[in-house]
Amino acid sequence: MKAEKQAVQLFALAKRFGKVEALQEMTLSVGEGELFGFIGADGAGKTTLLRILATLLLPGGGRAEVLGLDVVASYRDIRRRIGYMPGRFSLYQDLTVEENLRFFATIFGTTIAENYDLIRDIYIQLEPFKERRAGKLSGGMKQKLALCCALVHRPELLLLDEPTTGVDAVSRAEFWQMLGRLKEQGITTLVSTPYMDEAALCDRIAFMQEGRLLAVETPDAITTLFRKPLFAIRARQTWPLITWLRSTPDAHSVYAFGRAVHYTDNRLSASRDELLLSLQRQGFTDVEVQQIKPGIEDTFMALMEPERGERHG
Ligand SMILES: Nc1ncnc2c1ncn2[C@@H]1O[C@H](COP(=O)(O)OP(=O)(O)OP(=O)(O)O)[C@@H](O)[C@H]1O
Repeated sequence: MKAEKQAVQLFALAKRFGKVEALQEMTLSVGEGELFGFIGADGAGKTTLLRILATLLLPGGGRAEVLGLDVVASYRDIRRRIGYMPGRFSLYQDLTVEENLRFFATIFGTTIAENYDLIRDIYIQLEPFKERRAGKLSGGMKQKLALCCALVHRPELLLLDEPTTGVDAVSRAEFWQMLGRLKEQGITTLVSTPYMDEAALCDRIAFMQEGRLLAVETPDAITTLFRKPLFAIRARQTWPLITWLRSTPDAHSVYAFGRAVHYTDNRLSASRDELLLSLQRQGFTDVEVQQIKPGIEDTFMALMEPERGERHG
């Protein structure tokens, strides 16, 4: 049996821009064939990391290897073997769909026909618009074309920087189905996203905050890092509810979550009935309290808590 190989390895990788530490000694391995997600808010360092792996930015400290090659010493070889889709669209707006694709194929010394089987599923959806200029496509279509362009030279590794940001829900779902199919073809994908529902579709995810990895786990396992009792609370008035909960001494975290408020209590013994009673005593009406299983987003918020706690005093 073939030993498991690493597609990407970071060894205390660091990058600083003036005073900002965009990446702080990050160490991580991503195996061949993995669909790996980076989750983090704006400024977490996701773009910086992907740009270093795409050999477009030099590391400031530490080392990174892509497909077993050093990103500084072997940048030319790496560029031939990876596909990179930057956050802002990489397309030529004045070229048509077909011209864009042909352009990207040509710079890699290949043709659309040569690798058509890889892009076929995606390109079929674009074909009716192949004479249209890229600038005139919808957001979802642009993103599919950008993915085709990143794939047309049959890369072994795909680096996708927030590919679905600002794209409608249907196109987002279709895009992730495509990533699943690419995985079946053995392509390793590193993708950054601010969307927690997308995190659940990855083999493993890394939570990032201020250039650091908070946790790296499978989507199922990551929620076990959430250890405090979690309650979903509803009342007639949401904002007074949030304000009051935040003022209570045992509150650990309180945040709006859809129409409910997700509340964690510092006491492991906190009970639903007790909470319900104290809310009713405060005069809240139509109160519902339910102890729930934490999801990926709850876990992410909880792991970010130290800094949030400071902000909330
Ligand atoms: N070229 C640069 N010059 C100065 N600061 C930079 C530069 N690039 C990134 N930064 C800073 O580094 C930090 C990480 O930025 P980065 O773009 O990697 O984050 P991100 O997680 O990708 O967020 P976003 O989704 O906003 O791009 C931020 O504080 C950002 O302002």
